[in-house]
Amino acid sequence: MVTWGKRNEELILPINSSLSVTLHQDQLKTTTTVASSRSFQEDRIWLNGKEEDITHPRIQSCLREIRRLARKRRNEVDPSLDSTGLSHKVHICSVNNFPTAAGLASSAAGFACLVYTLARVFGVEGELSGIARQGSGSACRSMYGGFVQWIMGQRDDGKDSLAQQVEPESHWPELRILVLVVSHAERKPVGSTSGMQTSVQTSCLLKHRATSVVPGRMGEMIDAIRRKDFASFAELTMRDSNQFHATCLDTFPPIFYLNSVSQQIISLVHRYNRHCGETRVSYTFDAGPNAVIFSLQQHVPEFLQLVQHVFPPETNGGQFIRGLPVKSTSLPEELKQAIGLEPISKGIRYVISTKAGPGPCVVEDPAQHLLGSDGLPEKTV
Ligand SMILES: Nc1ncnc2c1ncn2[C@@H]1O[C@H](COP(=O)(O)OP(=O)(O)OP(=O)(O)O)[C@@H](O)[C@H]1O
Ligand SMILES: C[C@@](O)(CCOP(=O)(O)OP(=O)(O)O)CC(=O)O
Repeated sequence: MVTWGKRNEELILPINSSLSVTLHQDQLKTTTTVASSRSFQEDRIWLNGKEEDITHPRIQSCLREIRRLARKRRNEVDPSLDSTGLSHKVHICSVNNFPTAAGLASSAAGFACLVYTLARVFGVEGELSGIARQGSGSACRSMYGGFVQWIMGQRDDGKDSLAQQVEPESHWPELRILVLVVSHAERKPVGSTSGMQTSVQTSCLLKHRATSVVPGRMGEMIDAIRRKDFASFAELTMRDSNQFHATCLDTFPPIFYLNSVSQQIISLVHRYNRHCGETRVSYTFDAGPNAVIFSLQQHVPEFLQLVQHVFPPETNGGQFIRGLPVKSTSLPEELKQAIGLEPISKGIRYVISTKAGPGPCVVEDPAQHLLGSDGLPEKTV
């Protein structure tokens, strides 16, 4: 269930609650190393091998809030202690193993990982989703594994706008998630932050969605997840995604995140479900043309064969299906006929096959740490 629109830009307070599934880190992950030292002159950050501007207001919010909590904790334990190196500057190094700023929720993974890692370094424990939220709204949900809701809250200071786990990642083991990375999805034309600002200012459909549609659907969605009722979960997911993109079209000037490949994927899903006589597959699209498909394990092989029939993989495009292995199967001729979609070449670049996963965790192996003993990025980053 999508978050779109804020009631407070600085604190990142949304106009509706939302819900997401945290994807498994074996397939999609951010890795972040934070080092703190008396010898560092200033806070610094490297992202995907390149030094970025640490004065970015959202990074500053996260650093400030973690340091504030660390100070509070020190004052409660022993004000004379500075065991957590509170006055020290930090060096932060982070890499995403998937495209950044391409509508694959890199800001969610990135800020959740950053806040979790900073909290470990500064010895801060407890509820941290309120801090991750101030990095990027969607990041608060990624502080937990499995099925997570972001309760919008009512307070002006945002203290009740927090994430809460609905069910852990082990709850629905048969659920599979396929990320269909479409071919022309590089950096998106309108970022989520500015896109939702324009929508709040201009779309009356967005207002209706936030006040009259999402509150009821959140309850239904949580109920469907708890009962592992795939058909209900799938329909709510598709309806919510469609309504979000309808609010984008209702924004003035309109915002288009879906492209013709996204539309073909939508058709394919509906035609397949209709042919099967039951809902076996669903889609949702974030602020970009890539599709996130939900299905149950037993239906994935056939659906992916169908995807490859409609979107024949490029011969030199590398491995088409990545991530969790998928059994191969043959596609009945009758199914191809019934779907009736002409193959479109170069539509989908690759598919990441994954499932629900845990929230942030510590990388124990020092060989995987991203900063060297000199506090600078390792050459391999
Ligand atoms: N690993 C990271 N550590 C810290 N910040 C990150 C990290 N990865 C991404 N970000 C921040 O998030 C920004 C990208 O966010 P943006 O919302 O544009 O794209 P996205 O999150 O990939 O897409 P969406 O949220 O719409 O799914 C980056 O420019 C950077 O500021
Ligand atoms: C379409 C979305 O992915 C938008 C996410 O927006 P962000 O959380 O990235 O926006 P900011 O809070 O401004 O950083 C929907 C969702 O993840 O719920």
